[in-house]
Amino acid sequence: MNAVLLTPPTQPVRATIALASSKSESNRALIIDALTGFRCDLQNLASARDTQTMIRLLRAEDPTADVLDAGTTMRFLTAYFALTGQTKTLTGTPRMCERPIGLLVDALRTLGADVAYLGKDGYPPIQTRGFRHSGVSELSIRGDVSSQYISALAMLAPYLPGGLTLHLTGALGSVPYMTMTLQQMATFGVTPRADWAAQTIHIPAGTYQPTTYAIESDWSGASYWFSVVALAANAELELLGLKAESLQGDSAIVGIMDQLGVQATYTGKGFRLTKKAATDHIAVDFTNCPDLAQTVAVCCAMKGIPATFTGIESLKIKETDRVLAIQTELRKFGADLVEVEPNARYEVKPSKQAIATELISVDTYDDHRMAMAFAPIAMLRPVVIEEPSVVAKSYPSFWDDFAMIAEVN
Ligand SMILES: O=C(O)C1=C[C@@H](OP(=O)(O)O)[C@@H](O)[C@H](O)C1
Ligand SMILES: C=C(OP(=O)(O)O)C(=O)O
Repeated sequence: MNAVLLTPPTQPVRATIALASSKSESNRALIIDALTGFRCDLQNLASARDTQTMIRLLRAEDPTADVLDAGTTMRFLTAYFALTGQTKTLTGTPRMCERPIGLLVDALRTLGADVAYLGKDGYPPIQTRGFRHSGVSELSIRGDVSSQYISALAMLAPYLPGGLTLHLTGALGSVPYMTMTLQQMATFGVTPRADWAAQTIHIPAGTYQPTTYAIESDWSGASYWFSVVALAANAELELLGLKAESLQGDSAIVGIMDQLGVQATYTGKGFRLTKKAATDHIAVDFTNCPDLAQTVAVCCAMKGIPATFTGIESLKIKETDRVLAIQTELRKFGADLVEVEPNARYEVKPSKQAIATELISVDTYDDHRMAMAFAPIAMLRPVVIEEPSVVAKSYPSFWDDFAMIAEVN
């Protein structure tokens, strides 16, 4: 399938969506499970390719681990193979080999891991070649590039003699992903202590206990359905498997979409989304929920609500340069994401065009979130999404679910 044509619904939008489960929670649980010798009972693991890749690579005998385009899989497995002393080559897609890993490798080397770069310094492919504890039990690492390095170190740290104290430097990003890690660790029997004001995390030495653990549905995946409700003339959706109190920072979509005209009500089984009045301008800081930026940018642009975005710098080192990708694709609709303060503040300029008649085709840049963020435009006008299979990274059944509310050809 090279492209899909999405056609607006002719009926009110009504559906119950069994959301994909969280790849972030799954990939953490899988690393912890591996450290117990695979003795946990993990329920509702994600069908996401990133998680299926993690499952396969944790048990594979192969000397090479190809993570494809999965960032958490690359970062978590690097720490896992390095600190458990395994010899493994870690590689991925060409884009993965442009996503930085130097801060994590530096930290692992400080702890005593032998890690070599096989290509460009600071980037995959890399090889882990053994571990002899250096005796270091306290280190500093920047917290403003990717929280995944810190989650990776934290999950392995209980197995270091003396544990580990991490001092995070710079302005912290993606903090909820770190707290998700620490809370999952606690569920499996090792409780870290974080002092966020001091930017310090202390992880005691210990061992994870085999535990039964059920993964929640994915709030990042849920965000596209919020956007559907915001953009549709008449919509009511039930999203299953979301908790009222989530570990996932992307549950912030509830508060953001409340301003964009979506009422989310907890049902006991998930959330019911209904329409309400929207505000006429929003300001969102995505520092703690970077994966929501594309959803919200497209929704504001197409709903005609100008928005101020901050905290989107980390988007440039994800599956693609997401800032550039959003700008390029929004411009096709007469909208834009304008950088008003270099690397700091952006404005979403909504489409001024009345619904243009020509059929617009959205490029997706090997990025699942580009495909899913632009799909809700189909609530307003027909739209073509190129390379729709990119959704498999986090939400393989996305198009089957979308077919319940619009025509997908
Ligand atoms: O730890 C995680 O599960 C993730 C952390 C975030 O990355 P950064 O910490 O690099 O922002 C997020 O964008 C990614 O989709 C998943
Ligand atoms: C950035 C993402 O994932 P990762 O960094 O794990 O590849 C994402 O899913 O949007």
